[in-house]
Amino acid sequence: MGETIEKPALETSLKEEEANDDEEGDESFEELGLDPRLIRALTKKKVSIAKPTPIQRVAIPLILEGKDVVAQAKTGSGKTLAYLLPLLHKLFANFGSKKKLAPSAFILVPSGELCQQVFKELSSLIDMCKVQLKAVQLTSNMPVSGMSAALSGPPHILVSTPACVAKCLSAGVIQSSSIGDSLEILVLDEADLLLSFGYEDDLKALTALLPRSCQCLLMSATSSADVDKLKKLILHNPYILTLPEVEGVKDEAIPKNVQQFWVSCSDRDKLLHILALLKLELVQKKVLIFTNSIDISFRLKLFLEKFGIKSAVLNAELPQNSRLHILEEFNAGLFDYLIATDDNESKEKEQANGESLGGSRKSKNRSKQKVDTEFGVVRGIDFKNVHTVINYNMPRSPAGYVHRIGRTGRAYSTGASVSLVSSDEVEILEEIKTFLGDDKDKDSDLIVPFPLLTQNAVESLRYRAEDTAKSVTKVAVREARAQDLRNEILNSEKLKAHFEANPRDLDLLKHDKVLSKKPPAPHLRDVPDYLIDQKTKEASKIIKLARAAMGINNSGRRQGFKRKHRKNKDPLKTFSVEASKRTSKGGMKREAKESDETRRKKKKSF
Ligand SMILES: Nc1ncnc2c1ncn2[C@@H]1O[C@H](COP(=O)(O)OP(=O)(O)OP(=O)(O)O)[C@@H](O)[C@H]1O
Repeated sequence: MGETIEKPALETSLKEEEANDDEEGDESFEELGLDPRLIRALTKKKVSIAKPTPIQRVAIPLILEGKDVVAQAKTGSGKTLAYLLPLLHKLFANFGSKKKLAPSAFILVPSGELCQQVFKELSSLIDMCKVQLKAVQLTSNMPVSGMSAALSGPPHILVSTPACVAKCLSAGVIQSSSIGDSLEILVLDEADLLLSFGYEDDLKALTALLPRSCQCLLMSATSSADVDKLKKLILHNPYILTLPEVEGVKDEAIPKNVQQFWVSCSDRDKLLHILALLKLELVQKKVLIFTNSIDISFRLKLFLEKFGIKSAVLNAELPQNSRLHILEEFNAGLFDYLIATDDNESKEKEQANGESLGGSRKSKNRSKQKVDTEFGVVRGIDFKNVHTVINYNMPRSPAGYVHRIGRTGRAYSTGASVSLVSSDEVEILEEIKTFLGDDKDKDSDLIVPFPLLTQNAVESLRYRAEDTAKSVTKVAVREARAQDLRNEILNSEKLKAHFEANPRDLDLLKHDKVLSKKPPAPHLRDVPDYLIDQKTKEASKIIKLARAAMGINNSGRRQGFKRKHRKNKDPLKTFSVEASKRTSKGGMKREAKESDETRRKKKKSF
């Protein structure tokens, strides 16, 4: 174990972080040594950003010093700015210093959606700083000619996926040798997903071209064997900034300001239960609902429509423009309910089952209708103001749960999750609880039964729900899914042209259009008062009052006053840091850990 010249710098960072946690309000981006133009840009953002989050406080100085960093911090903790700010600072400083043949920085993410999100954040910072830095985003579905045009120059920063970089290399759009000469910083964002998205070979090929001097940053919300593999593959002697989860405090994986509930119900009763939750207004909007297959999403959408509840469906078979537009509309508060099918597993399963486009196995064009392999609804997408996440189906893994629930409680907001758990899903619920650190011997349940939904309330809707569910047949689902896809393919072209000219015109195409042919029957649209018991009425009132108290208007947007938030309710503040520095050879290991006492102090403030 040897001390090195780098250790004092790390200790300083940690001390600052501890001090800042004790005296809220003192820490600043200036103290981190960032370019003043970037700090000004942060204050000019729609929601002004004044203070760094814990992960930013620790990661930014290390990245500015040129260190390789692995940052594992919970969802919504501000990891994107933790790497974008120092990356831009460094490129500003070196601007124009040397003529290059390839970009100086690559930011690689697993999905087209993330590409777009990171690119938007990056471009807005560059614009606000008024610097002549050029960034481009590329995804694999672009033609080679388009890639070539985008990379001419070349731009300073490329935001892309590993597969797309591989495509650029094999098409000769980027020369292997120019990467060796030009690349200064490589960022792998959502690193835990990159390998499971099948990018391992692409990343290995890229690694072989990296110059020794290239600084590598790896960002992730969960730790996994895949992250470890990537660390070994790409990083030299990195600083590892981790969640306390790694030290056995796993509940920190979900931000503390998210209340987690579950409801026990049979698979058959899931439609009934979700109807009760939404129709009786027992959960706060906006609501993001996860299912495990595209057909289930459409069945749910059609079912809810019959009761006058409009929703949009987001899934991997939609064209990318549509998906991006749905996300933008939802984030802008144009509709309250979004039903998403989230993970790769369901894509693979559906492809194997020939389920694409309404499940038509006969279609000759099936291979063309493959879902987009660069699609990722959950990981890393910054959904705005989602108050409730509902698991209509349970995710297949604890990591999937963490990522789903992480779509609420982002930045300075509170949130809730409700998981509908059938008898088949009890096992995964138990696995998730164990993963999160639930101690069966102590009374410390992190996921508790949802108290606002009574059996009476559910039963009051049973007859209507069951009757209506029968009318949502497999044929109806297949037709709706095919119709939605046709609409969205048409929209996609219109969207592309229109939004190039009018980027802010989100109202043009609403994605929560009704798909069923008949309008909802009046007796289903409005639940008669006599059906709702007193307890449910009170519960619904509480939810509405809470919504009003939080300053959220009917469109799901916050009113224009600054909420005072409690520090302990803030996921951006609950990051704890352990940093260790390891060398791959030589056995040298340096560690700077938060002391137990410091952690206890932090815990007290919750
Ligand atoms: N210092 C800050 N102060 C306030 N808000 C911030 C700050 N940094 C980032 N945010 C906001 O917090 C939200 C979440 O940030 P970000 O998307 O980077 O989270 P993340 O850690 O990457 O989450 P995930 O693991 O889910 O991708 C964003 O809306 C971002 O604008």
